[in-house]
Amino acid sequence: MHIVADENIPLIREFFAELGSIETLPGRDMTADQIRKADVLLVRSITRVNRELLEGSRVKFVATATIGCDHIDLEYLNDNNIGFANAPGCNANSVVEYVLSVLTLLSDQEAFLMQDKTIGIIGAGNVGSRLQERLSSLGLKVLVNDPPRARKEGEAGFSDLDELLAQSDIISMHTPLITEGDYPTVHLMNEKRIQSLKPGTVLINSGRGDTLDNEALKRRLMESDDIIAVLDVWENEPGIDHELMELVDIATPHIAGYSLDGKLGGTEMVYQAVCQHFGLPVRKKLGQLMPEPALKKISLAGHAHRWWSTLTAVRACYDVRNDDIAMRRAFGKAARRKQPLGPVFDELRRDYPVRREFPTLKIQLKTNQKKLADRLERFGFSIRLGK
Ligand SMILES: NC(=O)C1=CN([C@@H]2O[C@H](COP(=O)(O)OP(=O)(O)OC[C@H]3O[C@@H](n4cnc5c(N)ncnc54)[C@H](O)[C@@H]3O)[C@@H](O)[C@H]2O)C=CC1
Ligand SMILES: O=C(O)C(=O)[C@H](O)COP(=O)(O)O
Repeated sequence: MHIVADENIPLIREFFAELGSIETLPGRDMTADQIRKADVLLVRSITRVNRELLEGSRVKFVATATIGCDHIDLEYLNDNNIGFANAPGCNANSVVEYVLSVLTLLSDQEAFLMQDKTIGIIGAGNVGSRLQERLSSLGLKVLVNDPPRARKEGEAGFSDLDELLAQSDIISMHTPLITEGDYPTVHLMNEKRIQSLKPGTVLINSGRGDTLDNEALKRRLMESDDIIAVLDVWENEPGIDHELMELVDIATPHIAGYSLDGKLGGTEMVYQAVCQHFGLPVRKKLGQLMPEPALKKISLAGHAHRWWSTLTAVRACYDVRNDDIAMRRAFGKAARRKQPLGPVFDELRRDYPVRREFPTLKIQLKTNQKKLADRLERFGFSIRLGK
């Protein structure tokens, strides 16, 4: 079989070489001509997979190594008997860790205790519900809005969106982009809701850019710079609004899900889906291919201060400031040279440094540091108690 794949899917040859010939292409500009002879098409979130791309091809199976599927015309695939798979949950931990890195940074900068805060999570699927679990265990009050789940499971445990916005100090958005149906999410966070946020609210979007009205957020930040905005996803990626980027407190180029573990997990899931679709044995396992983390162990033995130790551990694994700085630098440089900004956004993503998830880092503590061990475990770290 002939497999055409986005060049940014890692380990593509390691997983797929046994199954057929592989051709890799830049995902942003894939054309119908380029994929005409493909049997299998493997994409990430930047390729629009629709009639225009697929008509006239012999593609029998499409898979996206991502959670989100808003770039795929599922109806067209279904109508044309083309199989499909995504990679649910593959990078959910990575997004949770992104939010944890943001919150530890802000609690340091703004001098607040996380456990004094109420967080409102919008969209409680793989990402939102893991975040809910992690933050509840850390002592935050967590409110959850998810009308599709509330309808299925009953209202108990879920909040109305506007009540959640009124009660939360921190809001974290994790819905897919949905344009139709009973619960569309396009501009779910609209002008009125953005204006209603109380001063000091932290607003994080690491779901999809179009779920938050970027123009309205820009207006609020320009009129009164009284909320803290954190954007990983933007309207019109990669051609995002540079002015908005300069107004938000933390800006990153859609990399919340970019841990190596999450990306490789996505590749493994689409490999398994292709094997299953074509009735082939699953011979490759991610465990065989996953590289060792560069930083395997740190010692915090002897550090009595729990807060400082937590900050150190989170930053050792993932410090969101690095992504924010890299994005501002790259955009600033391109703007000064009057170069287009879209390619800069894509380059930051293509050349993203290796980032490993919290459980890959072992933290050495002394046996009498049980409280710290407990706290770090709640963040997701592996702990070794000993001398
Ligand atoms: N920034 C990044 O790097 C990443 C972004 N994402 C985005 O995050 C989204 C969520 O990821 P998962 O939790 O894994 O997806 P999921 O499909 O497991 O969960 C989505 C949840 O959103 C809920 N939902 C749907 N419509 C809603 C509405 N109108 N209001 C409130 N909730 C609603 C669903 O009922 C579901 O529980 C993905 O669809 C993707 O677009 C995912 C991974 C990485
Ligand atoms: O999984 C998702 O959904 C995401 O948003 C991915 O992190 C997007 O990554 P790319 O496919 O754009 O590389």
